[in-house]
Amino acid sequence: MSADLIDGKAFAAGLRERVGEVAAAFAKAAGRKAGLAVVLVGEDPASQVYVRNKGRQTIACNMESFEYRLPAGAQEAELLELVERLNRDPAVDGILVQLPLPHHMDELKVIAAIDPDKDVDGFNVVNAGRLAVGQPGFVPCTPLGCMMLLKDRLGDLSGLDAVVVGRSNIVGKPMAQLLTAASCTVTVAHSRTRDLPEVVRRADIVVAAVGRPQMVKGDWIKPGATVIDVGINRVPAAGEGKTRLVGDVDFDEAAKVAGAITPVPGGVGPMTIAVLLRNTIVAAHRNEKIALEEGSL
Ligand SMILES: NC(=O)C1=CN([C@@H]2O[C@H](COP(=O)(O)OP(=O)(O)OC[C@H]3O[C@@H](n4cnc5c(N)ncnc54)[C@H](OP(=O)(O)O)[C@@H]3O)[C@@H](O)[C@H]2O)C=CC1
Ligand SMILES: Nc1nc(=O)c2c([nH]1)NC[C@@H]1CN(c3ccc(C(=O)N[C@@H](CCC(=O)O)C(=O)O)cc3)C=[N+]21
Repeated sequence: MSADLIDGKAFAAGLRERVGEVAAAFAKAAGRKAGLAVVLVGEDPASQVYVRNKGRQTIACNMESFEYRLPAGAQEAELLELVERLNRDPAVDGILVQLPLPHHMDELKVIAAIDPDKDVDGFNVVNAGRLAVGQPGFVPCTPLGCMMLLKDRLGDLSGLDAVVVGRSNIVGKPMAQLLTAASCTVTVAHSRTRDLPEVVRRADIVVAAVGRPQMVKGDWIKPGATVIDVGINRVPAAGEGKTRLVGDVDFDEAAKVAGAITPVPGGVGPMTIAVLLRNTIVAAHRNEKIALEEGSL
């Protein structure tokens, strides 16, 4: 391996530390803690672990965690009612409805029901629109976390060639918008892209958000490029019933060529939760009309 490792886990820990300090000051000034509500529908084991982690980290950052669980068979109307109640609750600054939802629910409709000023995931169309036109709003946590890692590593990104593989509303698209806003020359690749290896070879910055284990190979990477691997794929591992996590990038190959690369686990994943907490404390300051010192996060 010749690439530098981009330690998302360590960066996320630092960010949580800063969020925790800001949240403690907020609690004093506002006379209450900032609050994050997380809604989980169904019993998916991975989502349960993930929601539990979020709750723990929220409390560790001096904020209040509210967890709501609905059975997999719950009606969409019941979920919409809960979201409305959380919209009105002054103790709740941020609302996250864990995705994916059961198939009988319309995700877009549920996300649209969240008050845009409590939408700390940044998935609501109002926030997507704000990002598209460059107005302040909430930016989806995963792409914002990737940007923090990139800026920390590279400083000014202007003029760099960036390739984003994947065009989902929650990762690929907002990622491309953030890179465009940072003055990169951005290419968005997807399942219909012709000669993906050749497209990726042009990139100074590669962001892989595909959901295909180890798809991006070492010989797709321009020597010295910065590689951000968003993929979280659980694959079978040696040993009966064992599994492990791998990214969308073939790490061992890519690390021989890249200048820097994020690992999976320990890269983008921990950043996502840390940014969620960051967005929540930002939301709390806006809701209480308390100024948040520039640069404190
Ligand atoms: N680290 C974190 O915090 C997070 C990680 N993730 C992970 O990131 C990955 C992507 O997530 P998400 O964006 O939600 O996924 P989606 O399934 O919504 O989108 C996947 C994208 O990849 C494209 N794609 C699929 N196959 C190929 C291919 N063979 N070649 C090129 N492009 C392809 C699709 O193209 P098309 O549009 O043409 O279908 C689509 O745009 C997953 O592994 C997910 O688990 C997601 C969220 C947070
Ligand atoms: N409304 C909503 N918002 C989300 O942000 C959201 C969601 N729904 N649904 C699921 C995806 C996925 N996602 C991850 C976040 C952190 C890790 C993470 O912390 N990963 C650790 C490893 C965790 C493990 O070991 O399983 C790591 O990469 O080091 C992973 C995945 C957020 N998502």
